[in-house]
Amino acid sequence: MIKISGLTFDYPGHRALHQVSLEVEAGSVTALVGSNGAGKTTLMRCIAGLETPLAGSISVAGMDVLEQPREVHRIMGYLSDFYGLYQALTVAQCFEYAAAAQGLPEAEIAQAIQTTARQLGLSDRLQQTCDKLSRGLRQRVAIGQAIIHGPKILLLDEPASGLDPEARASLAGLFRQLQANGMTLLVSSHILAELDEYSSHMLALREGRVLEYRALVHNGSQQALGQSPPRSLRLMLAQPDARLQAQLAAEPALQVTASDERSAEFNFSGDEHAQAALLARLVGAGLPVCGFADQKENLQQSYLRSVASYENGQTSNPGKSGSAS
Ligand SMILES: Nc1ncnc2c1ncn2[C@@H]1O[C@H](COP(=O)(O)OP(=O)(O)OP(=O)(O)O)[C@@H](O)[C@H]1O
Repeated sequence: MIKISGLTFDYPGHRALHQVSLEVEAGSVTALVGSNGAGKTTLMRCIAGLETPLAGSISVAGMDVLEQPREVHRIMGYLSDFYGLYQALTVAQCFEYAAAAQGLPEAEIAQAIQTTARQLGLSDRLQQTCDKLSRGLRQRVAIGQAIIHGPKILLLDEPASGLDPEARASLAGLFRQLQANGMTLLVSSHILAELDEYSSHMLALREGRVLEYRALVHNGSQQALGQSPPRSLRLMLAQPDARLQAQLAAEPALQVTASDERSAEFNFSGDEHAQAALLARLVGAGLPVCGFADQKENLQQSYLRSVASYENGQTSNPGKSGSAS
């Protein structure tokens, strides 16, 4: 859906993006993460066709963003990190203006306003002017403006900033719903726990380079694109048992990462059937197993691990479709 090739972007005297190449799959939700100044906003602005790169190209749904910006904008919604709202307009007027500006047929605008207001919990605010809204409500209006034309691709730069916990939770629900309807989302945030709730992929940037782009597999493990890493498991016993470590040491497909007499964490390279057989052997050996489950690595852990491996000079770079370089 989004194809970026060799993207290099310079601000005067500063290179913000270095040779970024990336393919984002249709229907994915990509969490765009990275420290302050990593290049997240710059990358989004380039994808939205708002900046002209020094080198490289970006296509969205097969269209070059610089050659066909209007066509791209018809199918794209973009919420900038700093946005403005017309203070004197009501929420309904803001939505109407955004819908008309995006070329929505006039006959569809009233319905689109109602639908968008409902999605964002703004139905009872439609007649209120923006200067009377709290920061969080203004944020919701801005998100509404970005989605009112039903885009195929949505770029959101820090969309949850200023939202209360309830609004953040409903935003996560909205993103899941938009994805279920086939929308492709790219969302930046520094609150990784929040992104974790709805993201299918993680794109980590550092100093203008892609640190890592990976699919997040939410059934208990995360999988680097093009690789099949061992699953990380945790075993708990009902009471301490001195035989545990010897029993695990006898298993060739696992590598213990932490253990004591009552619990162990290990990487296991077998599939689910091999995992079931392993559990049967441990129980069969008389160990009082009371817990045996995948350890889910969350987005925060995954990101910090990417950063640590980068700093150790071992950048992970899968480099193919659904991949990055
Ligand atoms: N207008 C500008 N002129 C010069 N340098 C800029 C400009 N805008 C951004 N930069 C620099 O480009 C780099 C990338 O900035 P960018 O805003 O894309 O980072 P970011 O990852 O979005 O950061 P944050 O998390 O703080 O929002 C930073 O080093 C920043 O200082």
